Amino acid sequence: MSSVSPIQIPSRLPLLLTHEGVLLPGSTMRTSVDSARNLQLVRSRLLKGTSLQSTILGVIPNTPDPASDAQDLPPLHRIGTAALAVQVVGSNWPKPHYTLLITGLCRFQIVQVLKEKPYPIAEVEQLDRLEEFPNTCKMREELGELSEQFYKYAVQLVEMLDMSVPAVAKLRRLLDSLPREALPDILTSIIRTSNKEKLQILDAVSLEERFKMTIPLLVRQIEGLKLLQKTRKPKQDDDKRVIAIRPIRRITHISGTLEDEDEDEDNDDIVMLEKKIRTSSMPEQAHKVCVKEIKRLKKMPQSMPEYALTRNYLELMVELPWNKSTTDRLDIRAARILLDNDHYAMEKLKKRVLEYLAVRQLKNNLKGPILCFVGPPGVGKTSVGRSVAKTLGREFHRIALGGVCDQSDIRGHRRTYVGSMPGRIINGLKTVGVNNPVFLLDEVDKLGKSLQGDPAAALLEVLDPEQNHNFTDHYLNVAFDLSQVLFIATANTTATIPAALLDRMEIIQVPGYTQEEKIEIAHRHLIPKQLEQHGLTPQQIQIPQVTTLDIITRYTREAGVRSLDRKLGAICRAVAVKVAEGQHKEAKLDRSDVTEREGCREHILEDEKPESISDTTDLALPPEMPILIDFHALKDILGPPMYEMEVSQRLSQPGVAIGLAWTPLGGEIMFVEASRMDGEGQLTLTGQLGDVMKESAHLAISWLRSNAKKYQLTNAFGSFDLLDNTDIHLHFPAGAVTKDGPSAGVTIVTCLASLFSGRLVRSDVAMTGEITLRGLVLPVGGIKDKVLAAHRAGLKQVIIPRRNEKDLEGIPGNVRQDLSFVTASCLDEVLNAAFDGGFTVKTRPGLLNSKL
Ligand SMILES: Nc1ncnc2c1ncn2[C@@H]1O[C@H](COP(=O)(O)OP(=O)(O)OP(=O)(O)O)[C@@H](O)[C@H]1O
Repeated sequence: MSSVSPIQIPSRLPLLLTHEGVLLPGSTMRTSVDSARNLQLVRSRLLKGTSLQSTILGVIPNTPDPASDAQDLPPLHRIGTAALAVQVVGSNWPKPHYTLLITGLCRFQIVQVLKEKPYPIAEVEQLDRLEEFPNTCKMREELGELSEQFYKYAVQLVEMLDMSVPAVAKLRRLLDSLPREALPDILTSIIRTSNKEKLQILDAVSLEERFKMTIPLLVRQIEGLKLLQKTRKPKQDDDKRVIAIRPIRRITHISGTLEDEDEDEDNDDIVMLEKKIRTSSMPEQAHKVCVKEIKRLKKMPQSMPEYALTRNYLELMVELPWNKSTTDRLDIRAARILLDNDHYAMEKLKKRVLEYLAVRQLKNNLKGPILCFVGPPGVGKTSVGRSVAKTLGREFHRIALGGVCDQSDIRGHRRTYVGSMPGRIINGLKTVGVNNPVFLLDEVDKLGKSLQGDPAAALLEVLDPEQNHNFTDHYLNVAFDLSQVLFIATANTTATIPAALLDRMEIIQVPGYTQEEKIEIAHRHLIPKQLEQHGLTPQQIQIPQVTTLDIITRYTREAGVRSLDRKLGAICRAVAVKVAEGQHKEAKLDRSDVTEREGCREHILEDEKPESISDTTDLALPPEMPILIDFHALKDILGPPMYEMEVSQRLSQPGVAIGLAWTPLGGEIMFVEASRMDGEGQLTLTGQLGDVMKESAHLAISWLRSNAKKYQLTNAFGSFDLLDNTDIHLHFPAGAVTKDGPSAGVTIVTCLASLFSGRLVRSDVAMTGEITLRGLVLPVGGIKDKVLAAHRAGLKQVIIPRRNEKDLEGIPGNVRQDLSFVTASCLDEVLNAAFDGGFTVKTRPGLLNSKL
């Protein structure tokens, strides 16, 4: 407790803007933080560092409250208190906020605000310093009198105050030892004074002024207490405590400076809380805990930091849906219709979901496997999860797990931690308000791990039907029954899902869409949804299917429909502006085009309803004329196409071939480029390749070297030893993306065969397959996604390993019609198919060109 500060504060301080209460040096205050600026400050300065004590804050009082979240910084009180945060307690109820316990160190004044966002930082000047204490004799004398007078009142008042209040007891103990100049601030915060009075004391930079201003406050308090002691006679010893606490409040009430309402409201809230606990249907164990906690709460002074913590806890406990659930309405026929209405294609997924629901209906329990939808982004995994909830009549809640690497994200923090909160599962239950929602655990493949424990292990307990009826969140510290919750997971790949979790889930693959499917999805679902979101009607905008195809092929390159949806959104926004402006014209948005068509428009208008035309603008058309989105309009709105058919261009030189790759985002075509130069037989590989891919490159070169004579392949010096005085460089473009896996083997061989033969690889062929040193072609995964990628890129032929032939069955009919497939079991067959007129010199030409 010292207001005249021997400490040196930094010259720059982050500012905490408060609008209630005034923190004075040497005192402690509880303040609630909920504005965006203050929340940012707490998160980045107090919760990130190792110790709270290492950050000094500048607390600025009297900031207008609502404006504190506005864009511009509100006018700031010039003088503030440098402070340390002693405790931070977080809560999400009724909105995210923190309660800080802060201790004032010394006054400072703002010299200039250096930064306003995300929270203000100011250059400051420290005001309270020991050396400030008067050093002229006269002043010391004057102050000596003042300080004696002040001290006399201070002793008298402290004697009268209630000793059961910890701050009073401490003050009485330390009164003699505290520096005299620190007392005005400390006493002003202990006695009940208004914020205005506290602010005046804070602004009183000179010590003399402070003594002068505090004395009347002490006298007022002493008089009030005397008056009260006369009017109220304590009956028993016990009552003394109550009375001793109350006089301060009563008297200040008489003097009109204090508001009792806050505390009364708090007391009302506690009564309400107690009532809610009594009437809540929580299990016995939870009820017992609540009763115990509310008893503690009632005894706690509100200034104790634990008060807020306990109250938040109890509020969460009564809010949780311990016994509240929705009634399932499971009608398989209705479910089928709903799934079909909401989603085009995805037959396999819909079938499996219906089976799952049917079994649940018959068995009437939830102890089945957890479904996990695995597929590229934007193929509708989340949206199917939402439909499942809709068919069951259940609440839906999505829990994003991407990047979660702390198990307390799932299971909550213990309440003893600073800023403790419940985990995402309990928070989700509070949000939906029922105990049987559908929880979509999004992106289980992106769970991380850290020193704070493994979140996957916590999820195991959540998902295990044998354990989850007793799930204990660390914050709640009592069991919550999760057995009624229906969990569905989604992921982009199974490769990174922790094995134990994978074991508990049934994986349903959701592959990417073909162009035709995307067009259907766009016209049946995405466009109507976007129109509705933008307040447009089908009469106002017309997007023909050719335009949709243009968006798909020239503005997006994806397995799902997320980008397509975004582009459609951009188009609708542009049209909404035009409609709102009343400038209906055919989507060619440039004026010259409109003028060109003017004659034709006049003609239409004469035949129709001339009165509906605006006379004021030559651009006006009848309102019912839809805005047509053709390719020109597309360019106006979305800019020039992002993807042009570059394939044939890139294959215009020997040493380039197209491979097919599988990524968690779906299939992709991948160019492989090779060049040779004089050297010493070195092989350089670039493009962020993994070990397996590097080995494929070595295998390919060895195979070609051993077969160079057979194919008449020579280096620049005419030697069949291809690496003789020659270096080779192989590059896999998109150099920033890491690539691995054996399936590029056939592409590397083809690319090098092209380089050394000087022949061009066919520009409409893509291939995939693992190779062996003996020239065999082995099967690979992801065939369906790879074939769809080749189709998207407009290629005509796909070479796959023969043993993958069975995978072609899952390919949609129209894609099979557009593509021809070559199934190869050895590299001879691959090369024959990849080069026009075949490649083999001494063997039979390729034979397996089968159109499926
Ligand atoms: N087959 C479909 N029929 C109708 N709409 C679809 C279909 N597939 C996707 N969509 C729509 O595409 C959008 C993106 O889908 P969603 O968010 O469900 O993808 P996701 O697979 O969950 O992606 P992510 O893995 O990135 O979360 C949604 O608006 C969804 O309704």
